[in-house]
Amino acid sequence: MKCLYSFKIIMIGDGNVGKSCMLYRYINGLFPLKIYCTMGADFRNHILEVEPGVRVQLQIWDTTGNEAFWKHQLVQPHIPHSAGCLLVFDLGNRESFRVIERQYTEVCNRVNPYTVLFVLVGHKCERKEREVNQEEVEQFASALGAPYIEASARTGHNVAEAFELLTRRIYQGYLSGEVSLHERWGKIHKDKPAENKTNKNEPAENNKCCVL
Ligand SMILES: Nc1nc2c(ncn2[C@@H]2O[C@H](COP(=O)(O)OP(=O)(O)OP(=O)(O)O)[C@@H](O)[C@H]2O)c(=O)[nH]1
Repeated sequence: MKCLYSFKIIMIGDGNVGKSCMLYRYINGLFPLKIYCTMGADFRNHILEVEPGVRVQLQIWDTTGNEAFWKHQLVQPHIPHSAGCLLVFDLGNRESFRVIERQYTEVCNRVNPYTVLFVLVGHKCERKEREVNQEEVEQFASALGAPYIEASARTGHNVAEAFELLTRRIYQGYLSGEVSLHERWGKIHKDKPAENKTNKNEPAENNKCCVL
């Protein structure tokens, strides 16, 4: 079955919060034995069925949380065209929670004038030690208008759910008109010439696959 839509998703969060492990777990179904610090950004493709017969091609970008890379513009160029963003912090690291507030603002500025939908992820939730309490996370999530989910790449708890929640949000937002995607993303039209395009959500004919 062919994909009807393509969405770009980006993972943002401080260094060491576990973004790469989350992505690895989602794509491979395992916790990686060894993981290296992400240099700049890297992506993986994945296909998800959002409702019976409707498949979405996802391009998921894993970015480094390393401040130096942000400052040297190695992460920010990957943000535009993203329809969705997983904001990941480590429940056992207060500083990582503080960092996503700033990164959230940068993502919003970078995708402008397009819309990006967020899911907030409290990661490494299998550990007992916590530095961020439930109430403040929920307050933050509600201020962003984003769902909050706790996940663990180590156990696999809620990892697929986080990606799927975000993808379904984008899909529903796209259908309802809440989200306007960059013209290279969204519905994949095989038979409609670009000049007949009336909706800016719809991609041009020569951009119908996942390209940056
Ligand atoms: N306890 C626990 N540790 C985890 C989990 N996921 C990842 N880790 C550990 O957290 C560390 C950082 O994981 P990464 O996936 O490299 O983190 P990252 O956010 O991609 O880091 P950067 O590439 O520096 O941005 C590693 O030592 C992982 O083993 C988890 O669910 N639970």
